[in-house]
Amino acid sequence: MNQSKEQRILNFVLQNAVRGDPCSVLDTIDKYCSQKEWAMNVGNEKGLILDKTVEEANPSVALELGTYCGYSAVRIARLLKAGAHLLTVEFNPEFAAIAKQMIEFAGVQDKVKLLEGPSEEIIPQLKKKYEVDTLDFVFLDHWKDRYTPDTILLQECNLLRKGSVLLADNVIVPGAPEFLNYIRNNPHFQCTNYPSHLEYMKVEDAMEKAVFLG
Ligand SMILES: CNc1ncnc2c1ncn2[C@@H]1O[C@H](/C=C/CNC(=O)c2cc(-c3ccc(F)cc3)cc(O)c2O)[C@@H](O)[C@H]1O
Ligand SMILES: [Mg+2]
Repeated sequence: MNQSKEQRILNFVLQNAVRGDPCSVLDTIDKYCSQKEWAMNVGNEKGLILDKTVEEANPSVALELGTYCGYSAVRIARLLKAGAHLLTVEFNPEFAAIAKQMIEFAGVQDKVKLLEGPSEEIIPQLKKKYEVDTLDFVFLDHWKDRYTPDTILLQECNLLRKGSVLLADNVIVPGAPEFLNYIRNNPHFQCTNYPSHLEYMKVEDAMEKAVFLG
């Protein structure tokens, strides 16, 4: 059975990156996906916006929706302070297995908990089963039509506190129009748009930051 693209990306990392070095893993994925096979990692340009947003939020507890191959999980985890952790949610078992190996190779496994399953099932379990009080930072990068329902679900589950930071990828391409409409017209969120480009392409994209006002 021939390999998946995601397996090829992981193999390229295992053979070319430096074990235990998150930056080397990120650079190696970016090299492969810009030169050999495009893949939907947040990439290095939008990755810098993600970095700055995470550093500014300096989260103790972070959540990511849509792990995929683990690129942004490694990107976020490498910036977390001692004792802080990232919960990342992925419902495709093949992608979850790839991401788990990617996270371990990068050496950030002690800061990352990969939760396998659909976000709509996992979010309501975060408080009781995963001992979360509130979330300091949330990165939305899963199916674009799920950004709004999951943002509503986070609020219904009392997982946001005054100052919680949401960052959404791809609000231009593929686009999340109803999320932008929802979040920008919601008085409980302060929104900022960050124009950028689609990963590995000269196509315009953007990220949207939304700070919960309580
Ligand atoms: C709905 N609940 C869910 N719960 C848990 N995991 C979920 C999930 N939905 C999706 N996922 C997972 O997230 C990932 C999905 C991400 C969806 N992302 C995109 O479609 C996307 C797509 C593009 C893209 C842009 C241009 C283009 F021509 C083609 C693709 C670029 C991106 O940066 C993207 O993020 C997968 O790993 C999937 O299994
Ligand atoms: Mg994306």
